[in-house]
Amino acid sequence: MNRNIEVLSDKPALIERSREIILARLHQAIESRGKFTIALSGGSTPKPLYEALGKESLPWSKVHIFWGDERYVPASDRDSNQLMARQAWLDRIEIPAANIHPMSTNAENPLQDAQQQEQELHSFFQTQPGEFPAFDLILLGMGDDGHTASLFPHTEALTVCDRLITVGNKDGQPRITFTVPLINQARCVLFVVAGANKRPALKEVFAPEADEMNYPSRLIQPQGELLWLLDRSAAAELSLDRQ
Ligand SMILES: O=C(O)[C@H](O)[C@@H](O)[C@H](O)[C@H](O)COP(=O)(O)O
Repeated sequence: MNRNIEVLSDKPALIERSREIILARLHQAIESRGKFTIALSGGSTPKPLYEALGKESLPWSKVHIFWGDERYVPASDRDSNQLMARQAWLDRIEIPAANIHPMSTNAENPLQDAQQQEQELHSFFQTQPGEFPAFDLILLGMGDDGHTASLFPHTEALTVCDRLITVGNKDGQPRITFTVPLINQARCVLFVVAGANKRPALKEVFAPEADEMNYPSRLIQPQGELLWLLDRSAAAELSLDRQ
C-alpha cells in the first residue's frame, strides 16, 4: 500500500484537487484498459465535486459509475446517495444509462439487495464468488465517528471478509455497503475529508495504534494507492511529517 496525504487550504481547493485526481485516473484507466470504474461516496462533502464533474466533457461512454454504499431508502428519497449524484452530476452529462450501476434498495430485504448487488458486480467484472474485483477508483468520505462507506464502528459489517457487499447498520438502520476486502482491492482509494468536526476521528485513524473496530477507516489499506485529501480545518490537529 502506498499512502499519501495532501492538505489543501480550504474546501474549494480540496474539491478541485479531488477532481484533478479523478480525471487523471479516468484518462489513465481508459487508455490502459478501455474503461474507468469508479465507486462514489455519499454524504455532503462530495456534492460540489459531483457538480464540477457534471460540467466536464469526457468520454462518458467508457465510464462506469457505482456506489460504495447506499442508504436503505427508495432511489427517489432525499437521503439516497444515488439521487444526490444523479441530480448533481449524472443527469447533466451524456452517459449511457447502462453505465450507471446503482445499489438496489427495493426488495424490502437488505440482505437480498446486497446479494443482488454482489451478483451484478461479479457479472460486470466477470469474477467468481470468492474473487474481489479491482475498481479503478473508490471515492470515500469519513464520518465524525471514523466510519467510511457504511462500515460503522463495532458493527458486524466490519468483519465480513468473504463477500463483496454486505448489510451495514447505522443506529439500527440498514445500509448496503462495500466490504473492507472489496474496498482494499481497489487500484486507488481516495478519501476526501473536510471540516473541524473530523479532527478527533482523523487523529485516531492516523495514530500509530488505535482500535480499528472503533475507527473503521483504519481498516482501509488498499493494495493500490491510498490518497487522503484533507482540508486544513480537518487536518489542524494532525502532526503530519512531510508526505
Ligand atoms: O452514505 C454516506 O453517508 C457516506 O457514504 C458516508 O460514509 C459519508 O461519506 C460519511 O458519513 C461522511 O459524510 P459527510 O461527507 O457528509 O461528512
